[in-house]
Amino acid sequence: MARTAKYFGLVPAGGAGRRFGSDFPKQYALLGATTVLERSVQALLADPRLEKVFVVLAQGDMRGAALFEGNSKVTCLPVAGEERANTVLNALNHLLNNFIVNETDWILVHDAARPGLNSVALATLIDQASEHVAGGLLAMPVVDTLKKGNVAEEGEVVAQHTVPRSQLWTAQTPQMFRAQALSLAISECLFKGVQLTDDASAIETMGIGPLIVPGHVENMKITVADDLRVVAKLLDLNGECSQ
Ligand SMILES: Nc1ccn([C@@H]2O[C@H](COP(=O)(O)OP(=O)(O)OP(=O)(O)O)[C@@H](O)[C@H]2O)c(=O)n1
Ligand SMILES: C[C@](O)(CO)[C@H](O)COP(=O)(O)O
Repeated sequence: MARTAKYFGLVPAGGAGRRFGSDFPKQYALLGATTVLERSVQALLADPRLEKVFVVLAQGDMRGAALFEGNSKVTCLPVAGEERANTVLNALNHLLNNFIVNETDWILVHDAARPGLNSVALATLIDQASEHVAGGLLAMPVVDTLKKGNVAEEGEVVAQHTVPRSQLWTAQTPQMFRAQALSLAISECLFKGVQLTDDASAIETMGIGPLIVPGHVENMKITVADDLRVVAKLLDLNGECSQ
């Protein structure tokens, strides 16, 4: 008799943070006295249903491992890959092949660069996506007018046309799927050369639509350097942040 499905966090933290532009990966920048990575992991562990969080690091990244030394709820896996999708897939396959997670366990993939996730949105995602055939993700409705831009000869970007926004959402994380289903979907996409920038798009290519659950503005992704200041303000840290 298979046991009841459990919930595990999977935090891809193997990126180089090129757009952030600092001399170390942005997941180690400080918000107050705590790293972006620690906050992103703590945000997942705020929900007691999370059994454990797996932090996926670049080979040889001892900084990440040191942050969670002695924390029984966090395990670091040094299996990050070339792209985010490879990192997620490598971790999933390690967990499945070593029977650490079951095929039908729920995996919540959450960017190390999203430290502002709140417990209400997380709980709502778990509550609702658990009841949906394909799992789900946090996302926010597009509220600005969207333009398709073209780079002109002089290098400037020129608006070509306006993209209807009524059915557009900006995806956040966590994105929550069954372990085996997500592994197979990502594998299939990578084999076919499908570019993946998130996990839900792999599931979508299998023809099943993940549930969209409302995210929130504080759950923004830290991508460029100024995002750190913005997130610090959003989290009411009086702008306390440092690279
Ligand atoms: N090969 C990769 C690339 C990204 N990530 C992780 O995926 C998340 C979202 O990726 P992104 O914001 O693009 O981070 P970076 O790839 O580090 O940033 P950049 O593209 O600017 O280099 C981050 O937590 C990042 O650490 C990862 O684990 N493995
Ligand atoms: C997964 C994600 O955060 C959803 O919006 C986004 O696709 C990550 O993109 P990145 O270029 O890897 O930061």
